[in-house]
Amino acid sequence: MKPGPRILVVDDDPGVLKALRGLLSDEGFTSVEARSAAEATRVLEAPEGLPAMMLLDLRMPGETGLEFLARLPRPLPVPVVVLSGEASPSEAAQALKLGATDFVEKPPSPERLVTALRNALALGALQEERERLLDALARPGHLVGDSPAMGALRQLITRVGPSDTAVLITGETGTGKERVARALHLASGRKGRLVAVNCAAIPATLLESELFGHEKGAFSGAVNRRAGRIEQAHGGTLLLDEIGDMPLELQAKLLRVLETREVERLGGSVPVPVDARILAATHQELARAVKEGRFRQDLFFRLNVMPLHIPPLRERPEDLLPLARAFAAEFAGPEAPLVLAPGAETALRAYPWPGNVRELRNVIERLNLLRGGGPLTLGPEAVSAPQAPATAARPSLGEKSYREHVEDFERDLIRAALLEGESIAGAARLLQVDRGNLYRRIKALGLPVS
Ligand SMILES: Nc1ncnc2c1ncn2[C@@H]1O[C@H](COP(=O)(O)OP(=O)(O)OP(=O)(O)O)[C@@H](O)[C@H]1O
Repeated sequence: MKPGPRILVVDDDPGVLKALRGLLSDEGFTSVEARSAAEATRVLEAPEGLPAMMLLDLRMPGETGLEFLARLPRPLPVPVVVLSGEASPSEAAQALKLGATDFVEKPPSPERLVTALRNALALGALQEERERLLDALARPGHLVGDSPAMGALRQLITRVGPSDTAVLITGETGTGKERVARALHLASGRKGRLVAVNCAAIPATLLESELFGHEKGAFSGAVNRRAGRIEQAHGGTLLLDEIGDMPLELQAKLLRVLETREVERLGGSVPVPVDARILAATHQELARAVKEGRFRQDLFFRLNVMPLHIPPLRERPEDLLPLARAFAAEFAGPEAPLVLAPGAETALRAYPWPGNVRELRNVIERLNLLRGGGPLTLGPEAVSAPQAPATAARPSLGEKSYREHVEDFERDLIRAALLEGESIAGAARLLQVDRGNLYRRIKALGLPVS
């Protein structure tokens, strides 16, 4: 039989140790004993590794339980349940403040003790899970999520990562296209960098020299020669983000680079060979853009060798909680794991998440800012139905600042333009503004791009 969780019992009283030994073994736990804080320290530092948790007496000769608790590293290496002979509320409160999970009076009733131990163990497991998630999130390119779609995506990345094939990553805004690109780059094992170019964020007039580079004097302002982003990706990966927004004339030039594997700087005459893995990403339906003459069919075929679609978050509800927990771990740190209020999960599932994973991340970040010192509680009110566009009615004054009113108006205006213009480039034309500036406003206002 597998030995049960190992519990370190710290008490100077041999009678108590004996009684607890019997009780713990009846409940399927293994115990390891220490008669003083010094002995307990040796157990915690022993090569066998940490016990699953610690049951600590507060009143001991020499270093007391509270003093011992106070000098342990933070966060506590194991969950701690405190035992005390005389019930002392102030000591209990102090122990809890020092990070103990629970407080049980001596002599403990077996049920009360077992409940306290089981709760502490469950909390320990949660903390471990939190660390695992945080670790996963910190690893660039790692994809959090338990949905079948995420599983399939991870498999596909492992399979196509090491090849040189072009991959077209599609998905609504905020679904994780850039993160997937990073994962593909890491899986490729290519030594060079991942160079990302956002074709929607860079003004069309600058995009060409940004991508292809230029020789000194190629145009006014080209004071020095400069390698373009394509060249910078030599030996690595080039991610062409928002490729659907690339102007047609540049599409032709890009196609030539893909076919010849050479790039010619603006104003240059000698082609430079480049070995870069090409990834492209878009929230647009490129096949439709091809039909409408906005995107070259030959380039589409060239990029779409391996299509990789990331479904919107609303179609993979299994990912909601793992992602929310991972973001909570990222923003709130160890002291505030995510607590789900009643109805929260249903609300998360019912909400359409137009901004996808990015929006969920923003929700958790906002909750963390508002939580003060308390837990990070996610309630159903954190996600509300998308706001109806403002009507011409007089706005109610007083609740919002001038800036917030203006931003609300801007959001409605940009939403309407995106709807009618169908892309950032289209919306920028309608609003007669620069595409790059519009893109930056969209991001700053937290609007979905699709
Ligand atoms: N599966 C995931 N696991 C962990 N983090 C994720 C995951 N998917 C997305 N994210 C995070 O969500 C945010 C948005 O993702 P990303 O920027 O990759 O989306 P995108 O599809 O490229 O968006 P856009 O189309 O607007 O450029 C990022 O902070 C990213 O790290």
